[in-house]
Amino acid sequence: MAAAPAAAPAPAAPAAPATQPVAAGPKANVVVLATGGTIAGAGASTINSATYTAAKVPVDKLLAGLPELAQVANVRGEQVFQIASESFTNDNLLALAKRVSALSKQGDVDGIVVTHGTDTLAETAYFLSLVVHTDKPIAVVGSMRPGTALSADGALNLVNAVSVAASKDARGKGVLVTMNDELNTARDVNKDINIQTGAFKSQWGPLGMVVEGKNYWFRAPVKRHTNQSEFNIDNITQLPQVDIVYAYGTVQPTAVNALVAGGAKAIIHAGTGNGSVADRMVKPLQDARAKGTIIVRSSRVPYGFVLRNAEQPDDKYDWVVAHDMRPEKARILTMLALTRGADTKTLQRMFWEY
Ligand SMILES: NC(=O)C[C@H](N)C(=O)O
Repeated sequence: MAAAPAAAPAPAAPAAPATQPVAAGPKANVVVLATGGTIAGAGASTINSATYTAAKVPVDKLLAGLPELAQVANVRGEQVFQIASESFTNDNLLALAKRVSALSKQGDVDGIVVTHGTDTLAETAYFLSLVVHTDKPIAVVGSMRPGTALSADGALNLVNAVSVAASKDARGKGVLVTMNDELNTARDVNKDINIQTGAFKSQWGPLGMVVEGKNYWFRAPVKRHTNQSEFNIDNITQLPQVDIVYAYGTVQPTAVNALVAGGAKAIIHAGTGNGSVADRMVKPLQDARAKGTIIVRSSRVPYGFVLRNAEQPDDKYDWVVAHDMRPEKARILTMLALTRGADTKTLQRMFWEY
């Protein structure tokens, strides 16, 4: 490396980095809303990292086991549910979002953490990011191993989530998923690995990292969320029936026909490749559309995005494409769109914007 010239002027003081630590001052008030999952799980022995019962440990016990939290914020817990996240229902989504919304309006609450099972965590986080109107930080977190296991990940994940919820620089960034030291936006993140602690990935990359109670930001979300959203949980009392049909070689229309008969208002087709649809499925899906069911073309392939009028003539069939949304998250946005009476054109616009 070349030496700097001897007469070089002293460099100007560097600008303050965008990743300032949490300002010292009065501690923030953070509420932890607990819903269950593995972060509240317990196994028979320390070796049980995958064999255990989820949703066992009450939130007060979780918080009491983490004296580190007191250094980060004034923390209190509420047990909203005690369930494994694969058993979440639409009613659970509504009840949780209403509680988050109510707390976010309280002057004595600076940030909110939701503890959640990891299996459907990304769906709930996306739902919250679409319906809660606030600029206060909301961190959704879980764990891949129960607290009883060796190298359990829940403790640090929870401390990180609380510190993110307590931090001023996380304001306005929407709902964040704070697993494995990463800051991911609810919209982009998905559970991509079913048995490792680094399970949550965003196709477009994390926003940053949280390390030792400080946030380090590298990107910001560009899609509409929270305060910019046209959906508001305060006006939603029910979610419509929207279901998913999974595509595979040799697939038959049985599921589509059953779902239409069962009252599905929209069907998310988790297609092969770039949202491709088997020849024998096209007519049943067209028939479903003719009966009023909205058809959304997504892909079972986790990365990439579905293009409109590629693979299928969406304009001609009046179908919608899910852009880069996984089928299960496309379902969340479609349910919310239908609460506002969205037609296919409006729903397509929403898939580009959210
Ligand atoms: N790691 C986990 O939390 C998985 C668990 N089945 C759940 O989603 O509740």
